[in-house]
Amino acid sequence: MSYLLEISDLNVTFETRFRTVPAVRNVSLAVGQGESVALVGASGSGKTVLGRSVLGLVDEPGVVRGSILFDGRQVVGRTEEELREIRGVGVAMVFQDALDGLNPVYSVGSQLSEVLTVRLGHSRAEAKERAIELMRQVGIREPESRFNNFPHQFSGGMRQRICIALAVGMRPKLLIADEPTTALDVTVQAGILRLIKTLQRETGMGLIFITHDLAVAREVSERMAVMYNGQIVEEGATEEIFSRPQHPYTRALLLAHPARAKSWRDLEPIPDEFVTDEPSSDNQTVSAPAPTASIG
Ligand SMILES: Nc1ncnc2c1ncn2[C@@H]1O[C@H](COP(=O)(O)OP(=O)(O)OP(=O)(O)O)[C@@H](O)[C@H]1O
Repeated sequence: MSYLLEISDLNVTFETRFRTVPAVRNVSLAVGQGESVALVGASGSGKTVLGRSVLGLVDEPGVVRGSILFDGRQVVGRTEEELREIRGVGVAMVFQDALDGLNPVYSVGSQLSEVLTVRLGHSRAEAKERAIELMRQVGIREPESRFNNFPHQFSGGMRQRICIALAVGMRPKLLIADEPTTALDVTVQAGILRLIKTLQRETGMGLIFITHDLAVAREVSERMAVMYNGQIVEEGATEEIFSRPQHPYTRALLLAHPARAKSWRDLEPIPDEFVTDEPSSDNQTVSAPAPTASIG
């Protein structure tokens, strides 16, 4: 069987003056057409770096070794120009923070239209029509009248919807969503998850959904890969992992998961050996990504 995405023996290492961080270690993962895979794990386990590797977006001083085949084309070791060409084949990414990715000085409609004219070669009139349709598709009411609004005139949840519209508007074969709902409140979160699933069903795109939240993973994925300390320690059908977790870290994660416990007294702390000693401030060394980047 040929996969849409085939990652084999991937290693990503950050070598700084003070230390070497092996962020992704010997990871192999395959995603089929139209399949949804959740990548779960604690903060610092390497989920984001793995997702960014697929788009050739690993920040300096990261070194990527191994193989990432997207639609049969090798991503690792490509120049920026070659990457742009590979990106044309169709991977889009939605990031956690929608604010940075939308340009504050352009209206939302013009940013959506720009993507459609530049990437898909639509005429201006076609792009406007399709941009309005996309805004409606992601649940923005009266999109015609909101077309000329600027990002600051939308709520956080709406901005994230617009980022999803930007990504999906490029008609990607694969969408990588990196904690797209973490910054949003719970009710908005549910709407965005439903939206991503609906768009996935409608467009038939593959989905990698990065999350530290097991309930979210269960909601969106058919298959789940659990990352711990840069490695995938368990992978399989989501329901199978929920009912029969094999790896001790997965079991610890599930036991610590509030939805499983009848009361807070049932919650088990994650054992010390599974708590990474990475200071969370390390993650701040990652330069803030644009909310949508694309191979597409
Ligand atoms: N540019 C960088 N320079 C140095 N180290 C980095 C860089 N980017 C990521 N790392 C390190 O790589 C490791 C994996 O980080 P990553 O952001 O992928 O984790 P994560 O599982 O996505 O965590 P979170 O859920 O908090 O986003 C961490 O130890 C992080 O500090």
